[in-house]
Amino acid sequence: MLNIDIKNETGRLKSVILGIADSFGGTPDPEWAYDPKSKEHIFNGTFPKEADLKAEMEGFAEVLKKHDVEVYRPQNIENCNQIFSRDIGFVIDNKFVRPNILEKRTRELEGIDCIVDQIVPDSLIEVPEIARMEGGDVMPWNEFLFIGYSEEEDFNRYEVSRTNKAAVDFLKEAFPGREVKAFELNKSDTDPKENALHLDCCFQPVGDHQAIVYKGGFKKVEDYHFLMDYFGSDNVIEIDREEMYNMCSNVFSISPSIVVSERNFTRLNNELRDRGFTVEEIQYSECAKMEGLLRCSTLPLLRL
Ligand SMILES: NC(=[NH2+])NCCC[C@H](N)C(=O)O
Repeated sequence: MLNIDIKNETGRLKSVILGIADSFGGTPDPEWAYDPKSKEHIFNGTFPKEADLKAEMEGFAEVLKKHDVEVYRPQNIENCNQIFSRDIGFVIDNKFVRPNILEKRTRELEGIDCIVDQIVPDSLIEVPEIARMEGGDVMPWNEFLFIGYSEEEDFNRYEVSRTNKAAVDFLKEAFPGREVKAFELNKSDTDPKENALHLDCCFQPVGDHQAIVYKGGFKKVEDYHFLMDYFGSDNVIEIDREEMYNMCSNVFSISPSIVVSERNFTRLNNELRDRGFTVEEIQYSECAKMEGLLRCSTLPLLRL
């Protein structure tokens, strides 16, 4: 049986599911793309190629293995983009949540059945139909559970709104020991620079008590202030709109001191090194064209 336990975003990673780019379906029709950055690259003729995506993901897998992380991969489904494993399931404490995700992405779920089948059934949490959520919006952080979501009006309006109020309510009940802090996010189906697709596209904790934050991703300025107060402004690396667009908040922690990052994030990577982090730089800019990056590509199963 698989041992699962996740208390936060940065504890020493022992095992993880990493997505795959095999048979990812090539350039989709614009109506089939479900985020504005993918659409932008479809229209510009710059949508990524399978071979490049695979090379980037193998580079990521190698870094994880170098740090003794056990890496599981989904089973390949023909013509299905299975890169962003983060959203299709998530672990909180010793529970694995099987979420209700965007309809266009549901084929991805069966790709990880072979892994989820190895978890004791008692640890699986099924979610009621009305609660919609994706793992990119859900972050256990010690006593907290941070959630990015949209209220009904936005949720019904935007394809990029993936987590609703019912999900927040459900997770509160399912994890009564955690203090749930839910943040409404700014959404746009047409402009990737105005869109915080998931919480991890505008915020992520790093280290023991630091974070990367993009103020413009939060619909309510109080939520930004809450995070600045909670982490302390000296402990926050603020990123700008362009850095958010490049997915700078979507790095990935192997431990409180080791962060995997994109090699072109010069300012961020220097800032992290100045703060004492070891930064494992890899090339991931082709995956970034589909509005996801390193955190989005992973589904951590066990952190110590
Ligand atoms: N956790 C994340 N931020 N995932 C990114 C997923 C990107 C993917 N194109 C989508 O729209 O669903």
